[in-house]
Amino acid sequence: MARGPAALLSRIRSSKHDFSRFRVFPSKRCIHSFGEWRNPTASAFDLSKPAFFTSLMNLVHLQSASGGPNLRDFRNTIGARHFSSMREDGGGDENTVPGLTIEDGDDISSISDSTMVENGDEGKSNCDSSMVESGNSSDDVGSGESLGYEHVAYRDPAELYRELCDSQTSAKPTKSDWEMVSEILHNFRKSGWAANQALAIYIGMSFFPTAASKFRSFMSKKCTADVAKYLASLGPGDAAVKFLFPIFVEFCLEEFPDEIKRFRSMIKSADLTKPHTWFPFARAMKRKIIYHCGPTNSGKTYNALQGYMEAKKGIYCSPLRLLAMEVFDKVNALGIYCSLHTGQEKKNVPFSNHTSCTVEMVSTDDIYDVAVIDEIQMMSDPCRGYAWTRALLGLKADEIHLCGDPSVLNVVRKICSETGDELFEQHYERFKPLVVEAKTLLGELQNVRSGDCVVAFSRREIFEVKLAIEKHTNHRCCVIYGALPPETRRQQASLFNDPDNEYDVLVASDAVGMGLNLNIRRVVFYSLSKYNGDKIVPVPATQVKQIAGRAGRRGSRYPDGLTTTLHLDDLDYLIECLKQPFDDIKKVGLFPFFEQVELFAGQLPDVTLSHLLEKFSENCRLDGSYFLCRHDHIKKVANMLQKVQGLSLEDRFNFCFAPVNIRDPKAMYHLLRFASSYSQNLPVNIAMGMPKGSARNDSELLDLETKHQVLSMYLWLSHHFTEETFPYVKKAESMATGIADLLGQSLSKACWKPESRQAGKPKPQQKEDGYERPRSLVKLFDERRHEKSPEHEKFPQHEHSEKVAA
Ligand SMILES: Nc1ncnc2c1ncn2[C@@H]1O[C@H](COP(=O)(O)OP(=O)(O)OP(=O)(O)O)[C@@H](O)[C@H]1O
Ligand SMILES: [Mg+2]
Repeated sequence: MARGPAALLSRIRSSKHDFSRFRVFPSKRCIHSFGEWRNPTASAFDLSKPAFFTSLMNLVHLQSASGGPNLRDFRNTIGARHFSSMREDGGGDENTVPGLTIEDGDDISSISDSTMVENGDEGKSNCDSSMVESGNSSDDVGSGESLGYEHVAYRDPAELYRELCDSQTSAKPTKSDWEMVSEILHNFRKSGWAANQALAIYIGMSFFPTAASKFRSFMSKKCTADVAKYLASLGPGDAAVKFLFPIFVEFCLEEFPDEIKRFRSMIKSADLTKPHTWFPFARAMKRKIIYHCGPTNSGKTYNALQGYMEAKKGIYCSPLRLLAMEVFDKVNALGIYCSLHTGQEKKNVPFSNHTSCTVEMVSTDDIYDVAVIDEIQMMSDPCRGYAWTRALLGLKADEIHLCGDPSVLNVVRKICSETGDELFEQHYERFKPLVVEAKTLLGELQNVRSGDCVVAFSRREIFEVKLAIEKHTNHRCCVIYGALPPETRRQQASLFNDPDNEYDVLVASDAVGMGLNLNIRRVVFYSLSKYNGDKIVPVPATQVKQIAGRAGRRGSRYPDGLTTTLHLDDLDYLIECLKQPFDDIKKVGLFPFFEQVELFAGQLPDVTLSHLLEKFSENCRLDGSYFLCRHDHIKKVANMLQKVQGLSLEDRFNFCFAPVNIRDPKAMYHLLRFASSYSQNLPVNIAMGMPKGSARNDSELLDLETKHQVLSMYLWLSHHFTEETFPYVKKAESMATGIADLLGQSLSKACWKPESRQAGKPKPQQKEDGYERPRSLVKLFDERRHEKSPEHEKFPQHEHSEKVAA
């Protein structure tokens, strides 16, 4: 895109901003100085942001030599426009820069001088008594002010500021006027509008109160009688704040050049705007995007894979390891050589031109003919969304097939218009409609039937259900949940799919919601509430749909899908979820690359990685279609690894992405150990024995799960660092396979009550000889919500549900 004042001016002219209400249109000269005044990067000229126009118009204002009698209206017009647009946005432009926490040495007390008004909050009437001309009556104006004070409204703020600076000899305000000015300055310091607008000149949110206090101090010494009188005539409202703002801008530019420079560099280095420009090679390509859009079980992935398999060189990006493995097997079985690439596993098939990978692992360096990005709606996932966004923006492929529900269709359209890619949409319907069974299971697990998949949202519930079904019926259950290795999940899935054995019921968590092709006749929701990491909440409708959609897959034994709930209480919520249209997602996830974090670290040397990420999220700039992905998990690992000396920032960053259950102290301990050995340049040992046999109770089962996760972490690290530092890959692989087998065996005979990984948490009610599911938490949630007391006091703390993760 063309740069420079002329180009910017033409962009402004063609922007959707309505200038017709303004007397002054920004001139080329103005634009030119704006470029110098602002950081002259592309991001500083973001026409979508109100702050851009406000700061630009302030400059127009500053530069208009003859303001004319309507200048005040002009100023107010700008103010009103932006004030209302900010209010519509919920109190501030979310795309502008959030506040910067004051660093040591920058706070009010450390930079205050003796004349500065301290404790600006309280000191409303704190004025320099020397400046008040006690003899002046309120009608008096300063010498030579025969025109009255109204002319102040039309003054050029830059000139006015200079005059205030040189105002030693000017007439001083009266006491009553000064009291009003003092109140206005107090309001100015508290004004969210002013703080937000100040970002346009790189006065950070947290520095703003300091700057405003200094400004107040300046005004207390320099304010002239006519300015005070004019401000008093405006009163303590928004108009006075808006009048003062351009003068404040002048003041800041002169007083705080270092702070402005520092904040500007910080913002520049935390700039996540225009992410499509991060991939210039992909932008140079003419890409064709095909969006396979439809509900579950409508043939999206099947159709996308046809194009992939026909291509000379193709890549399939999966949301799960399990699905990547499934495609790897399927494609190889059809005689097309295909490699597998997941965080934990690299199977390079000789002569293969096709790869099946997890979306996090996809390379944006290689060039492909056809790429498939499955479950594209995961772009909006709060934690993992960035991986899908990166794949869509960065893949160098002539043709990219996206498979997903319609929720991100509009965002994808917008992104394609930005990237210049050609978008084709193919809409699908479900092969057979999903039918809700209104009868439910009437609260009795004895009513399960062959081909049922009972869905529960915690490991504890899954084992309770399995135990109860196997105790009270003749059915045998397979189980699938997130903490199980993909190999074990697969083994359980094939056990369930095989009609020639006694395993005819599946008990699963939401880990079953994506990808697996299972012979499910009916999905039965054991409950419709889950622990979201903080409290028990109803399962979101999108997830309910995705899981229910597992019933009745085309080509399976049960092509007609049914769904219901265990309890009648939950049925309405199920129907409500299924009836709900797909969300229209407005924002998708982003996360900085290491290089971006490294650049930012240059601004804040000597802070911990966790602190650095926190600062990054406070200061980063994002365009309207993006959000910064949650990274609490990464920060938690970063905090733990802080005590490990000798890790470079990059190593630290990479260790933080290792797949670890942060709630499992044993797994965290092993990660710490791996990082410590690595930092000392020692070969990293597995240092963990192979279990003797399958689990005999739940704590042994938990131990097997943890052990497998530790091995999986070791393998992941070995692929992200060098094999010299993680030399026991073969051993880790064989141990992982052995443990996955033991887990499978353990699950087949599991008939014990589940234990909690986190001791001490209250457990759901249980009957001595069986199960008793808590009453419908959805209902309970609704009832309690109306009682308006804090949620955590109302609900029993369940164990977390398993994360659906690659
Ligand atoms: N044209 C077809 N011929 C034969 N089988 C098909 C065809 N289309 C889809 N299938 C089969 O139907 C099942 C569901 O298809 P697919 O996995 O593509 O659905 P989907 O829309 O991607 O579902 P989900 O959203 O759950 O991933 C699969 O087992 C697939 O092999
Ligand atoms: Mg699919």
